[in-house]
Amino acid sequence: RNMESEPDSTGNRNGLVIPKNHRKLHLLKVDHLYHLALDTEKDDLEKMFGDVRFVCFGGQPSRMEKFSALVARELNIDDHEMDGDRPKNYAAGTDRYSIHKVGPVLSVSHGIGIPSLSVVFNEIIKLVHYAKCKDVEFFRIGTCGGLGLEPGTVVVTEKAVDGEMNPYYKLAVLGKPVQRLAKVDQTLLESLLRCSEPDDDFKTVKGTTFCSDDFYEGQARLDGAFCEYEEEDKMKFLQELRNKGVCNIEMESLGFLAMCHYAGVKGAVACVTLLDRLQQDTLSCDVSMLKRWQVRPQNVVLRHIKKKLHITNGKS
Ligand SMILES: O=P(O)(O)O[C@@H]1C[C@H](O)[C@@H](CO)O1
Ligand SMILES: O=c1cc[nH]c(=O)[nH]1
Repeated sequence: RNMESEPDSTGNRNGLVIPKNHRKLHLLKVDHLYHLALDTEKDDLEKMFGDVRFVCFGGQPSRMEKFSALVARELNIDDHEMDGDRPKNYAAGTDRYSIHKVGPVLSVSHGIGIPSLSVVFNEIIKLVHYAKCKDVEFFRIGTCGGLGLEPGTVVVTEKAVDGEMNPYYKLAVLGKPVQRLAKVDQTLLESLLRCSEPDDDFKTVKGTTFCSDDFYEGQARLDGAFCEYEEEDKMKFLQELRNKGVCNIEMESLGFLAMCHYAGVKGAVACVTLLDRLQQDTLSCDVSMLKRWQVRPQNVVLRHIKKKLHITNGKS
């Protein structure tokens, strides 16, 4: 694991991902990607993952497993590793996260919220580094609440803000706050927007994403276990957000985009709105609706991937 040369000003070199902490990492005899149950000694990460070009994250393991099956169909790849009749989960040694791989596409679950995302993000950055992946792009493909949008709309994040409307991810390091700007990669954003098609039965829009550390009070819901405000306070707040350009509300975009920018990796976030928060708070588990809608941002990202791979109708 010797370094050949110093990283350039973006932190990376020749399309390879060089973690900001590469010097200390390369002093380790073995690097344990603990929450993925992978390590640099027992696993030949370059052989396993060296051809990865796209890393797609989403909250639920089951959704990300289904996404990898969709990737296989759309990219016409049938030689990926299976575990019985299911795509192999490379993180099966732990039940924290899941990783599936189909050709150049890695499909990773991140759980709920930035703290959960941050752990798997650190380990995936190290994984793509050790695997010597080149020119990787990262995507978060998720769900969200919308503001004044027809439910089922796909929102591509143009700007992400925290629960106080700050455009940076804040982390306490050695007891002191560190701020990392959530800068959106404009080329990836524009490319995803160009992937909407006239025949789509849903709209794809861009906008500001409000990224909360909570699903209930942090998102101005009235249906949590705790709530010390009234309906009119909630509506006033959500209208204020809307007036400031907020289109959707979820829980990871800010950390995801900030960590991509800090790592020098191109990243974008596309989420489908499951409800209009100006109309309702409560989500029911209407599985058929969820199944239909959650595929929408997946398809938008897959169209981008196919364009990058010069694939038409599953053939390159
Ligand atoms: O990617 P998903 O759909 O899991 O993301 C949203 C944001 C939170 O993680 C979660 C809340 O239900 O859904
Ligand atoms: O309203 C919603 C829906 C999905 N995810 C969220 O964080 N909020």
